[in-house]
Amino acid sequence: MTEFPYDIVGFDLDGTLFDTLGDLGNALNHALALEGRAPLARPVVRTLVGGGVRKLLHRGLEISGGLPEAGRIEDLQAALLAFYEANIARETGFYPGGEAMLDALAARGVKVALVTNKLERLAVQLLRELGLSERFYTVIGGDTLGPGKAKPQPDLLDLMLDRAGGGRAVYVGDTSFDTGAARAAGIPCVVVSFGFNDALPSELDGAAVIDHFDELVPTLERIGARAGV
Ligand SMILES: O=C(O)COP(=O)(O)O
Ligand SMILES: [Mg+2]
Repeated sequence: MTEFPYDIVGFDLDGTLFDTLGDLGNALNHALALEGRAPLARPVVRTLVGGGVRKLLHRGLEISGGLPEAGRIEDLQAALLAFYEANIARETGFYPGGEAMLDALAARGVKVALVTNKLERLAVQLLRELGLSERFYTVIGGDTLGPGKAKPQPDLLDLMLDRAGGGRAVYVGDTSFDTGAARAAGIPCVVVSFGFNDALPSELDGAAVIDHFDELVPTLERIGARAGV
C-alpha cells in the first residue's frame, strides 16, 4: 500500500461535515419572529449560510423585509445565538458516511481539524454535545483570530497547519468561502455537492467534487497522486 498523500485534513462544519440546516434555520427564524417576520423555508436558509452568524442574520433580515437599525440587529443576533446555543444539536448530525470516513482517515494516521466560520465556542459546544471532541486535533472558528480573518481569508487554514506543526494538508468545504480560503492558503479543496453550496459545485473551483463521504479517501488518493504530494 502506498502512503496516504495527506497528513492533515481540515473540514468545514456547516454544510460540509454536519447538516446543521434545521437547527440554524430554527435559530434564524426565532430571531426573525422577534422582528415580526415570517419564517424562511429551509431551501432559502440554505443559501444564507457560510459567512458566519452575523451574515446569516443580515441576509435573513434583508430578504424578509429589510434591515432594522444597528442596535436592534445586535439584540436580534444575541437572541439568535442564545436560541442556537440552547438547541444546537437537536437536528444536527453527520452527512451520510461522515463517521465512517473519519474512522478511515484515523486508520491512515491522518490528523483531522475542524475549521469553520462559526464562532469557535459554538463549534466546540456542538462537538461536545455530539460526543466527537476527541476526533479533532484542533477546532478553529471564524472569531479565533479576531475580526477580518475568517474564510475566505487564508488565516484560519494557516493556523490549522501551524497547530499541526506543518504537513501536507487538504481542506474539505461546501462554499466559495472554503475554496477561496484554501486557494489563498495554497492548499487543495475538495468540494462536497451535498452542502449549502453557494454556486454549482463544479463551478466552485475545487480540486475535486464528491457526492458522498465514501468518495473522500479515494478522491484524496487520486488528487494527491496527481499533485505528486
Ligand atoms: O456558520 C456559517 O455561516 C459558516 O460556517 P462554516 O464555515 O462551518 O460553513
Ligand atoms: Mg460551510
